Amino acid sequence: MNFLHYQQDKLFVHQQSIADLAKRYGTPLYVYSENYIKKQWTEFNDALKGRKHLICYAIKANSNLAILSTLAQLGSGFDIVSQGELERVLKAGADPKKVVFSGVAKSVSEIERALEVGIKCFNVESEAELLRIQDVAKRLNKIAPISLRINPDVDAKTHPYISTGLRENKFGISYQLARQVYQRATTLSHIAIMGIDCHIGSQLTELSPFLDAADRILALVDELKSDGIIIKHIDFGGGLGVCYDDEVPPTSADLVAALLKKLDNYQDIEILFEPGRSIVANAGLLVTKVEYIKHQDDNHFAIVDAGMNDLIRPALYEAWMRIIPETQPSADAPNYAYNVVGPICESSDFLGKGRQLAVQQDDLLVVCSAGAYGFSMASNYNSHPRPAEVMVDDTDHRLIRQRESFDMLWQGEIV
Ligand SMILES: Cc1ncc(COP(=O)(O)O)c(C=O)c1O
Ligand SMILES: N[C@@H](CCCC[NH3+])C(=O)O
Repeated sequence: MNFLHYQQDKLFVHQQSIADLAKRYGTPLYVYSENYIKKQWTEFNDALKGRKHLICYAIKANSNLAILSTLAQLGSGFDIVSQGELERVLKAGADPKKVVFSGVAKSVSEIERALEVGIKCFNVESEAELLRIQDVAKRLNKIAPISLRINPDVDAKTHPYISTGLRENKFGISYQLARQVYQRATTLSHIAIMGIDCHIGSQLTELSPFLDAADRILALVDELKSDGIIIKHIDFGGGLGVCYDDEVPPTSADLVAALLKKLDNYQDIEILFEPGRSIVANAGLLVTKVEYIKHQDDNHFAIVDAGMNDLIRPALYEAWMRIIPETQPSADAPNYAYNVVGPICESSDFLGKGRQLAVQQDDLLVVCSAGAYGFSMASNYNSHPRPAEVMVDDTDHRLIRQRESFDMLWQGEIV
């Protein structure tokens, strides 16, 4: 994150001081580096140069229209999991022919809309879903392009809540059953088999689970070929981890190089990825203000204005996220091991625990690596309006989402 740096003790994002941004837009505030997002996407894309490929950014990680529009302009495809996400990517100017649709519970109306706009592919997660897509496509007189999402029963070696490729997870079709479901698909009049797909989990910091999953997928591609079913694309999903603390995950170039080694004999097959976190996580920060300091017995609390409603990852997964001060303290400032907690009435409402900080009331703190699964998982719990979002580039900044007003909290409610 070299766009984030101290200048004479004050924290800057590119040329913008965090204190100035906080003064202008208030806190809590999400701040993103546009250059970093572009760089991450471009590196992933460049790693696949020379192969037919498509990077489909998983918009669940951060679905702000400004980010989607920036990526659409670079030529990105998109991985969506709901009609809401589909409408977002269309609104951002994306080409529907570059959209893949994942998710275990696609409704009839979602399938109708996706067929109407002409998406690239449905990533089908069950035989029942396949039959529903066939019915809807037949009624609309359309051919539905599909791939089956395979559950390869591979341990992603990540937090159990974000592991998706094990037999007991709800995702995908078991690799032992996949061949017969593909056979079934060949009998359906309004289904076109395009590809095969897997996504085994998120925040993966090793290559081996990706490679194990690839082995299972390629074995299936071979078996399908012998059944006369030709796979036109392989979608390896998302999942590439990032550094929050001291993890050293593979880069996108490492991942692609390792997978391409296995793909020499599959030159005609288009390669897709669905990265989310690795594109945006380290592009984002959450700026928060210390409302109060409380020392009690052995407990030291820095009570800040951002909580689990704004950033749920620490509460939900006990995720560790770096917290740094906006102003570097003097060497002799008293410091304590603070629990950095939010305003929400839940004991799980913390952003970090036991953080050695020298902070005072009204100081600003910055939670790093908050660009993925930050705002997109934010809620209005305890009736807090959701924060504003700001995009910073080399020389300037712009508001990309207004802070919610109180009126917006009860919009749609009926007395
Ligand atoms: C189907 C699918 N694709 C892609 C992603 C993006 O994953 P990540 O943000 O870990 O790259 C997810 C989320 O885990 C997902 O469920
Ligand atoms: N929301 C999760 C990742 C889940 C990805 C979606 N399958 C996180 O914050 O780490």
